[in-house]
Amino acid sequence: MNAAVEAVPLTVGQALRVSELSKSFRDRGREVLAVDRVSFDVAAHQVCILLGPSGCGKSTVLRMMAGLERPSSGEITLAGEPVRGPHRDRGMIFQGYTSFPWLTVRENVAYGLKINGDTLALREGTVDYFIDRVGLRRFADAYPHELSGGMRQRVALARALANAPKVLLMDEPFGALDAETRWQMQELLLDVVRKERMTVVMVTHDVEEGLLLGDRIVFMSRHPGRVRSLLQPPFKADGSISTREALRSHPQYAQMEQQILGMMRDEGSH
Ligand SMILES: Nc1ncnc2c1ncn2[C@@H]1O[C@H](COP(=O)(O)OP(=O)(O)OP(=O)(O)O)[C@@H](O)[C@H]1O
Repeated sequence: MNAAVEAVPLTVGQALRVSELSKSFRDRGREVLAVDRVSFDVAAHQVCILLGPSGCGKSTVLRMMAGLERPSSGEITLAGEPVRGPHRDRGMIFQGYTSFPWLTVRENVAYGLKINGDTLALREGTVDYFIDRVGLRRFADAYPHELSGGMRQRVALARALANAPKVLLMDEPFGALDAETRWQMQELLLDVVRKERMTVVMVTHDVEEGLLLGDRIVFMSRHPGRVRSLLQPPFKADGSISTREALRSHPQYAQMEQQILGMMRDEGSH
């Protein structure tokens, strides 16, 4: 059996559990089943990638995890508690830039802490720590319109991290960036999740991004959206991979990329 497609039981603490999750939408009077009995676990301190062709339901699953969309059936639990709506224990980062334009970088990063009255974190310098962490120290007093797209996504990352979420939910966070900025952001995220021991669920349709960042990949097929395959890429666990060059020269990279591209191709053909 190919080790890459074997479903590996989780041994680390579970952060999130998605059980028999389904979602249908009403579209022009018709009921459309977008997500069909999807189940998977996300281990604590790991990055889980939702990968698959356009329309397979990745964003819908993530939005249900965020509590922005209610499941038609099935359940999501976070640390054993059912998810019933949005909560600061789940930080969300989207593709579009979501900073407040009238606030500086520092004020944007501090926003959630202020709203939640988290004076301890504000006093302890959490805001400056995460601004530093994403490499924006020199821009702490700048406004979003003075920043590039990559820098604005750094602000979004710092703001989400400052709220100390149990899990970070990211929907194509680097999809709007040029290739070079995208690689820089992927490498930054890899470093941050390792050192801050974050639990992340990230939607992407970029295979290389999934392989660089993922401890686990949930590959979804479409119409209706189902889990087609659970993969466990070895690259991140290896610990020596922190750049895309290192990823691409890993002996198992080409084989695993081809396997996933093959699944993408099949999905596109029906
Ligand atoms: N609010 C909605 N109303 C009706 N149909 C919807 C709604 N949201 C999603 N869908 C449908 O559900 C299916 C899954 O959509 P979803 O956006 O989750 O897929 P995706 O895998 O994230 O796609 P992409 O990679 O293109 O963003 C699609 O067929 C989509 O048209």
